[in-house]
Amino acid sequence: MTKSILSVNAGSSSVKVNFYTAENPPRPIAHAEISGITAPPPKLKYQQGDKSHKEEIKEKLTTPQDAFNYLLKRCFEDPELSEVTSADDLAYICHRIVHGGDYHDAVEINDETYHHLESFEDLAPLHNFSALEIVRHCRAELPKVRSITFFDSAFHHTIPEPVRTYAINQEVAKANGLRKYGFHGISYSFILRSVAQFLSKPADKTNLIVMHIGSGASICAIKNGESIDTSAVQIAFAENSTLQYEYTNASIRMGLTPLAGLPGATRSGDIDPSLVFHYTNEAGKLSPASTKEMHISTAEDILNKQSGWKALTGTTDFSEIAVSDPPTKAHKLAFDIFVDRIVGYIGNYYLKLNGQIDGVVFSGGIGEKSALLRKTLVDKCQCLGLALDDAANDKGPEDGETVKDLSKGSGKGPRVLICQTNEQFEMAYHCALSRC
Ligand SMILES: Nc1ncnc2c1ncn2[C@@H]1O[C@H](COP(=O)(O)OP(=O)(O)O)[C@@H](O)[C@H]1O
Ligand SMILES: CC(=O)OP(=O)(O)O
Ligand SMILES: [Mg+2]
Repeated sequence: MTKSILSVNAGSSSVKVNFYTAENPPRPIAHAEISGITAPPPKLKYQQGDKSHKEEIKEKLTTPQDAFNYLLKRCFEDPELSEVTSADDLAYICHRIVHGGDYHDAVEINDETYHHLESFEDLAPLHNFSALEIVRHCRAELPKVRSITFFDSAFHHTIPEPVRTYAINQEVAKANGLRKYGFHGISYSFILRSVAQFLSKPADKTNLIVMHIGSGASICAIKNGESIDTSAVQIAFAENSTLQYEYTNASIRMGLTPLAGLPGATRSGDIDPSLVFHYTNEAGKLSPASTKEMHISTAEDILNKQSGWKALTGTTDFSEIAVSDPPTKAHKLAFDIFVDRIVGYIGNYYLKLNGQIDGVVFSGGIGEKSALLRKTLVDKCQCLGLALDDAANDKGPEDGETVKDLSKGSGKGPRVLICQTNEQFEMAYHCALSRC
């Protein structure tokens, strides 16, 4: 029997796993995901062939690692999922790692690559640590299966120097890897391929403004198939950072979190960098949320985990915020903040792309599901020639409809599109392309 590829996507509020046949191109076998990890109770969605099933989970799953273990056990034990009953049925495990430092391509995990990734895992506190916990688990429990890591940041290696460089001392910047990196690149790669195909254009001649808006949100300007700018930023990657501070015998690196750009479920997005020192004079201290393995400053904890929708409204679930009749003023404010920030980036990227765009694309949990957010944004961008077919927008995409056109009329002007992104497929696709 053909072996399988398991793709794992540990996001900030969800863990998604997909099984595919290890052949080129890979064929889907099953999909399982747990969402709402930050807004309990967690919810399971399970899909296999025509069967789809949703349930609330009773067990306490508070971390992506818990969710991964639960999903793997559940899939291996499902008598109807005969293709994958144990690790023996797996050829590869593809892991989404948000921050890949200077890696431009996927890498196979061995002692060297694993330790290299481990050296900067506490620099993306909501992501790299959890993803590497899952890699660690796989190395220990499924040692015969080859693990391949794919990086969000890799897609953005084309960002030009003036865009990725901060106006700070360049010796310090270079020594500490202080530059713009960028996220959601696996998703942007899937979206570019899918949208170019949908528009019948070669990917390397396609210009897009793409929003990946989920629990973490970013926006990307794609010119001739390459990322030329993105809002979500990991500012640093430093193995031997000179910016080390000693606190109660623990050393941490400062200011190294994926915060910039759009706000998210628990993240602040763009702020004046000095704000946090006015917020608390404890900002530079080690946060009580730190563990032996992961060190996080109070500043990082506040801006990564205690901000965003949660701080403004008490919920991390944007479906409670994006409603026509918001329950509180705070919900309305959170919605308006999000709209304001996204519109600012669309205007910025429209100029950077010289007004030559094939389309504006909505993706990610919020982008794919919130008709209200799409309508509000497109209405605000009418001056760029965007126009929405309200009925198509309200209906949204069908299951399995990768790209849906929401544009009004078939005429000129940029298309307004939804792309149901699939980071798990993108990883399996590239894994199979180069290895099967
Ligand atoms: N109908 C909806 N309207 C608005 N937001 C939604 C809707 N359904 C889900 N969401 C939001 O999508 C987000 C999850 O996005 P997703 O991209 O799947 O997750 P992650 O960021 O963990 O990868 C959550 O904030 C959730 O509230
Ligand atoms: C980078 C990031 O925020 O990822 P996610 O949206 O999957 O949490
Ligand atoms: Mg995600």
